Amino acid sequence: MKKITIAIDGFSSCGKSTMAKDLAREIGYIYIDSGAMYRAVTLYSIENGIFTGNDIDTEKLKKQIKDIHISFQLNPETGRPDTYLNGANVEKKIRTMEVSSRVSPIAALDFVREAMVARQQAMGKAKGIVMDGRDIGTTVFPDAELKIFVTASPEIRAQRRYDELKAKGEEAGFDEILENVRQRDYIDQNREVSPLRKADDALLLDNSHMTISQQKEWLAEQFDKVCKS
Ligand SMILES: Nc1ncnc2c1ncn2[C@@H]1O[C@H](COP(=O)(O)OP(=O)(O)OP(=O)(O)O)[C@@H](O)[C@H]1O
Ligand SMILES: Nc1ccn([C@@H]2O[C@H](COP(=O)(O)O)[C@@H](O)[C@H]2O)c(=O)n1
Repeated sequence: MKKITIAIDGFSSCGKSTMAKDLAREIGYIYIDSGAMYRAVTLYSIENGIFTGNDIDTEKLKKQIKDIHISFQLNPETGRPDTYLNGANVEKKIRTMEVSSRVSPIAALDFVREAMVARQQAMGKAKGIVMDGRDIGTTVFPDAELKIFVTASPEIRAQRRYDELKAKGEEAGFDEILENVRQRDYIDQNREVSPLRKADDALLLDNSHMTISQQKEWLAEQFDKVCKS
């Protein structure tokens, strides 16, 4: 069967990667979490003195962006790809609240987006890819055959993230997570370059009151429809 490109965008913590990775596994496609790439650049920036408080040394980051190598390798235990930054597995480190609270300003920088989008487009050149993020259907793969835009209320998204962090034994309060979700939504929607928007031809999914298996089933149906058309 001819392979297609699937773009899943939407607000933070709404379940994009949960849906995307399950579909990719079932249909034998590559799965790429584009947010992990922006998180890896943020971790690099934290670890290499690019932040002074909340200020970003953009000139320093611009010079070093070509030295930031990001790759993915399937983790057989979780069934999802782990993120590698310059050869080191940083999957845990990029999911901390510290990275979450600093990632959106880094992702708003034009030269960072340019570098990441070029890498994402190269990964999807042969199609057969499910990529999730904020600008996949609008900028990275505007010709994707299937585009989904996912949303859920901020409170529900924060609760999901809180439950996830708690299950991992990580300290974070519900209010702090809710504030982070709201802040990232705001920055992502209002930045100048590739702001978070639903592509005109994307299907909207509000999964506030859906279970993981219901949304998985819904996505599989959309994939079947596109493949049959
Ligand atoms: N329908 C659902 N009901 C309950 N929990 C869900 C649902 N969908 C996803 N989750 C849970 O919500 C959390 C966030 O999901 P996920 O990481 O897939 O979101 P995301 O949109 O990819 O987030 P981000 O963009 O911030 O990386 C996870 O713990 C996931 O298991
Ligand atoms: N295509 C994308 C993907 C992500 N971002 C930014 O990265 C942050 C972290 O992404 P998560 O998917 O892990 O939440 C996100 O808040 C965005 O600021 C992006 O700009 N474009």
